[in-house]
Amino acid sequence: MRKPERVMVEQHACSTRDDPPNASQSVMSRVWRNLLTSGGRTSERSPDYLRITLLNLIQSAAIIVWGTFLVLNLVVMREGSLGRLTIDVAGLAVAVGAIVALRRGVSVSLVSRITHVCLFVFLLGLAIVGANNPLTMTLPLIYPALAFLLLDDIRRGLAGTLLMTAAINIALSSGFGPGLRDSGTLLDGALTFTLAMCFQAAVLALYVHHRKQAMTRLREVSDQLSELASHDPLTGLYNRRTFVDVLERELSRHDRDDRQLAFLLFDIDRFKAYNDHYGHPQGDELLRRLAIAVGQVFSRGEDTVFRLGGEEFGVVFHTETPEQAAAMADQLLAAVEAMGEPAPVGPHATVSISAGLYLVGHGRSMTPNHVYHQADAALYRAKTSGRARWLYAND
Ligand SMILES: Nc1nc2c(ncn2[C@@H]2O[C@H](COP(=O)(O)OP(=O)(O)OP(=O)(O)O)[C@@H](O)[C@H]2O)c(=O)[nH]1
Repeated sequence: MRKPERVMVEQHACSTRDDPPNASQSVMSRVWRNLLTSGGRTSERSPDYLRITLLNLIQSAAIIVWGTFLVLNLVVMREGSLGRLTIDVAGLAVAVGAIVALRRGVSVSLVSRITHVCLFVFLLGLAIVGANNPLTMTLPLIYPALAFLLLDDIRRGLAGTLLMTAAINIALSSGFGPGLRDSGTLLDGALTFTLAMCFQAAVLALYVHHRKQAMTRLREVSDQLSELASHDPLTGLYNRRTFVDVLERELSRHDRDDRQLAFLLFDIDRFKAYNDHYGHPQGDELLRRLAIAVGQVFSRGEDTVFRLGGEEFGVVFHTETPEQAAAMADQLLAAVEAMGEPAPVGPHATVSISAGLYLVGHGRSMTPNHVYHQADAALYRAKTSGRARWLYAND
């Protein structure tokens, strides 16, 4: 139901400048949409859309409130003091000015701040000139909500609110303005102050609660996103994107490290035949079990295991000597054999892997791409020379 309405708002936002108005739209609906979009200056996709819309609505309400005050005081009751009338007119002018400024493209933050400060001054002025009738006295109650919306900043909104209620109540209780010296006024002031403070405390408590919830949820979603971006969902291993980052980082600091940096690239032999024989879900299960077996062989903190795609895996690891790196490759092949997974075809009884081992030499700058391709060429030779083995990569 909402979607067509949104489309209309956007269409109108675009059409306000160039196209003739659509005759089928009622005048009121055109005025309304025009107001929400600041005369086509903002669309729903704009990040400021919500604040601009709120500001426009609040200022429209302010025009009605200040206008009503003005008419009541000037025409109906005929008792408005000069100070009171000045505040009404100024309030009206600021509200109109804010809407015009937004339509002219003035930044929403600037308009928010100016109207916020003006509201503070006007409310203080109302307390001082003694216009603290019941309607005026309710304004501090809605003030915190306005402050939060206008400023888009809880701390400044709250500080402003506290400052304002304190200033108004000092003005009231000191009997600073005319008509403020009777006990009824003081009682009204104290009541307003108490209610305003309770309201602010409730708003703040709600805000803190929701903000905490939102932050927790945000952290969870962000953790999930980074997990998805860096890991393979089937095996839980790091993915190809992370592989490039990790290898790049290791290559960049390799020369400052006496140890041997090694990259082992391997894949399952005749995996297509395995899938065809046992089915794809069983193939997935084999990939998961293989990932666990690899993790058990390369289990030191600095060893990083990746699923690079399909049935292709890689390990970036450090050893003290080249011989130790070779021993690790031997161990991996033995661990896969020990899984005892029956091979459906080929000369071997159990599923095997083939691998290429690249040892990164010191004193040479190298790219991850180079390392990968050298290991891949060795893997290819291992495949063509009978599988179930690993070979060194040439440099
Ligand atoms: N079950 C499963 N199979 C996959 C997945 N990703 C790739 N494969 C399969 O892995 C197989 C790889 O086949 P090939 O590239 O021909 O390699 P191979 O059959 O292992 O042959 P060699 O590597 O030469 O020993 C294809 O049949 C793919 O469908 C996966 O996530 N799950």
